[in-house]
Amino acid sequence: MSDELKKCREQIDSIDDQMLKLVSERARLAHEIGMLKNGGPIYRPEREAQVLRRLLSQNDGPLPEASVTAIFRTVMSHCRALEKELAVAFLGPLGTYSEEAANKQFGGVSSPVQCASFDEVFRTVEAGQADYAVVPVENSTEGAVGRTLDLLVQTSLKICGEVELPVHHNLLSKSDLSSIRKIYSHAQSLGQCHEWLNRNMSGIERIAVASNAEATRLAAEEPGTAAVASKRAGELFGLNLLAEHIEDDPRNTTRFLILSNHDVAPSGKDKTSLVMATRNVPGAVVQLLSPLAENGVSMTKLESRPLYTGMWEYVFFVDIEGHRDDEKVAKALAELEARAAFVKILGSYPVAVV
Ligand SMILES: O=C(O)C(=O)C[C@]1(C(=O)O)C=C[C@@H](O)C=C1
Repeated sequence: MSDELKKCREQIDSIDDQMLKLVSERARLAHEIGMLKNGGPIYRPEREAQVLRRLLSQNDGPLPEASVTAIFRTVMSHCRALEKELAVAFLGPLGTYSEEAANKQFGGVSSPVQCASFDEVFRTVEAGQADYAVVPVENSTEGAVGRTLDLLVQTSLKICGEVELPVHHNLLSKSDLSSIRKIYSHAQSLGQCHEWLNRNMSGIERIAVASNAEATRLAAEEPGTAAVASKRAGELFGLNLLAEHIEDDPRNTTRFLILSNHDVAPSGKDKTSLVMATRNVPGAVVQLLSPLAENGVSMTKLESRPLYTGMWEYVFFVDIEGHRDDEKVAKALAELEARAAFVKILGSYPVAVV
């Protein structure tokens, strides 16, 4: 070993000693805070977002932003676990992008609750069998996840966070590329790789299944089939990587929501989501939304979704900047509630951190 290398390693050892002392001290403080919470929610997404934003504003490298947030999310996850281990429900089995999103947001999930459908994810948390739900709500290529929107209308749960996950798809199989006859994946993922599949796997049957991880399980069992899924799913089921990064848009990103039974305090950079319906009269939507502009509240999303109750009737999903406790947001929401046939505030929560 060269002298230079030895010296660097000694320095790392000394830094690690200091880091351990500091992390332990931090964990003691988090535990003390836990006692002060007196039975209130342990997980405080607004505080975690503030911690991460503050650190990012000081980060001069060499670690990229995503590494800094991953490290500190893991630290907070372990500090939180001293207070309570959170049970987090998501669409299973292990290896889905939902699992990846849950791990990202919570810095690792020690008590995962794998569900068979989005309906079951909602029901599990509504019934108190898990503390938090993680569900996809929109994708940058494929748009809204309809079933999640429908479930949001009915649920008693509140949105308490959002997480954005860059999604990179892969073609995975135990067979050779030339022998593939069928490709399994979730319908959304097949859509996100549509052009690549047309170009490279034309004429090969595509079959939509409940999740990407389920697709991987099927591909592992059936020779001559492949799955479109994450690398982690492929590893879990022992598949080989036939092609990577097959998504049509390299920026392909899915936005997930975190849902629970509790509200979240303002973090300083928040979003509020609501769903509403108007009376069926001319100009109703414009009129309904005007309190937002009048109170200087920016709308970041407007999405319509058909109502099952009638033909050509819609509900509108709206995201606005700010927390429902902010003065101008509160005023705009009060005016909007007075005009709409139906309004449900789905939650105020911190804007996603890298
Ligand atoms: O500040 C708190 O409320 C804490 O419990 C501490 C802490 C942290 O480790 O920083 C842990 C859990 C919460 O979700 C937020 C932050």
